[in-house]
Amino acid sequence: MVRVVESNSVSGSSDVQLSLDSIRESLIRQEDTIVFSLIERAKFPLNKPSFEESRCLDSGNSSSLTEFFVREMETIQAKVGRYDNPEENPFFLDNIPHSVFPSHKYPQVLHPKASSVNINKRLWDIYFKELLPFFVKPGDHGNYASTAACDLACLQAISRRIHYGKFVAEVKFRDAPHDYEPAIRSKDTEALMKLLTFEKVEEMVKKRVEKKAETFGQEVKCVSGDESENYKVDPSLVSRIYGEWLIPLTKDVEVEYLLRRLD
Ligand SMILES: O=C(O)C(=O)C[C@]1(C(=O)O)C=C[C@@H](O)C=C1
Repeated sequence: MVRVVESNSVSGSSDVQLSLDSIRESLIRQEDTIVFSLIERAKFPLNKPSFEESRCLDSGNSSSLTEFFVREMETIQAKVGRYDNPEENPFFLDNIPHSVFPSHKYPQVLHPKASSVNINKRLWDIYFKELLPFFVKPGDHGNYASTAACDLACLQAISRRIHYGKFVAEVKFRDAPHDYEPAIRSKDTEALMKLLTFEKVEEMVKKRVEKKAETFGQEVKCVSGDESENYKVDPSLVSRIYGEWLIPLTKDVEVEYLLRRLD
């Protein structure tokens, strides 16, 4: 029998079961979206001018094509309520309009200060300067519109994952307030980092995303014979993307959130 697993999200349903297990299940499901988005982006070379050069024909606009595209997409997505969802955080805060439709009532799970935790500016810089050149081929083939669409998919999937750190931190705080409160009061970020770290879980995440990259990125053949493996993105790079950027950024969000948790 086939079991279809619903995409899960802790704040999407009205019946919120906040537990570390349910949050981790959501992070596991998000891995699929992230790995697919990286595979999609890797179809294209770096295409640096799309995000580095200001080539807008509108003289009053100095954005790169990618920045222009992300700003415009965020505006339309805000109008249909994307950023009413506490799981979503915009990259460009200055131009976020209100939803023009009745908004969904998301359960208040997080501390009200949660909305002030947004590290997307940092993510933007890391993504274009370090992460992208790490997993895509160098080169410029000029198809910037399709490249920008793939970059938006990667950025949004990664942003959602790292800002999920707010939910992870909330559940960890609720499970052990007496452990966390002294470190929060003394703003001891090192102690907070230690409390929230589970090295074995991190190792498992890195192994699992490598396996997912192998599975989702393999060439699917109908005829057996040529068994050589040719992956769309090197699976070990996906594991390193998690180890070097995604997990550390998630932990930074957890710390940022916890520091505001008693305000
Ligand atoms: O699962 C957790 O406890 C998390 O905080 C998430 C996460 C991760 O980013 O995957 C981050 C820190 C922990 O050390 C383990 C895993």
